[in-house]
Amino acid sequence: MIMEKFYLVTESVSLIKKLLPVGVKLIQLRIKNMSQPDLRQNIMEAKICCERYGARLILNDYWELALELGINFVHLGQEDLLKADFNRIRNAGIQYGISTHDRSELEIALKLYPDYIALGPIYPTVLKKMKWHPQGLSKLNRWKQRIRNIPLVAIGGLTVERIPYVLKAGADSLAVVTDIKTASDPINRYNAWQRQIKKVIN
Ligand SMILES: Cc1ncc(COP(=O)(O)OP(=O)(O)O)c(N)n1
Ligand SMILES: Cc1nc(C(=O)O)sc1CCOP(=O)(O)O
Ligand SMILES: [Mg+2]
Repeated sequence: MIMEKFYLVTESVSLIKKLLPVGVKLIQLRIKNMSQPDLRQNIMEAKICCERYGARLILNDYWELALELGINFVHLGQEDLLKADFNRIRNAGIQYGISTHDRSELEIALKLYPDYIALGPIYPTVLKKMKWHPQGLSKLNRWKQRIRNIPLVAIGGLTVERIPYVLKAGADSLAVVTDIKTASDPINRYNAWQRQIKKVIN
């Protein structure tokens, strides 16, 4: 699978709506603590918008809702793996990416034949409290050597300035929350990401 280099992770359907027209093609909807009716409504709204713009929507955590609502890609953390029914997920043709933070998690993930592997936090993140220290670039590089042609997603503390280091270390895709969410103009910041990515890969 070819992954887009820019991977937006967000809880905000309005941010998704803002960035779709300017070209975002890979989006994770990551919503925590929302009532079921609101959650369903947000997921459906994101789905319809992403379809309209030909963007890939990945739903974080809620694999059962993905089955119910026809979302064809989910992101699963290690805790999610304990409850996920992979027969149902695979039979429905749903693709999945898996979070990893250490070697044992990586080996668990690889046994599930994921569509991508994520490693994080590469740099310190302010988004959520994590038990993991920043993983750094050489670990990212080791992950790429181990997983080879499975796409590698880097996440955690990514910014425009850090793009060259993360891509050169072997990440296929860069997942970002705060650098876009807190930008005074998210469209400008997204454009800066794309310019920087182009500069590095060309
Ligand atoms: C691309 C990507 N990588 C890692 C995560 C983290 O997933 P998880 O460990 O399940 O933690 P939560 O995001 O659910 O808090 C992710 N969401 N996306
Ligand atoms: C949601 C998440 N998962 C991580 C992991 O390492 O699994 S790091 C992270 C936060 C990413 O947000 P930001 O771009 O704001 O640092
Ligand atoms: Mg999760």
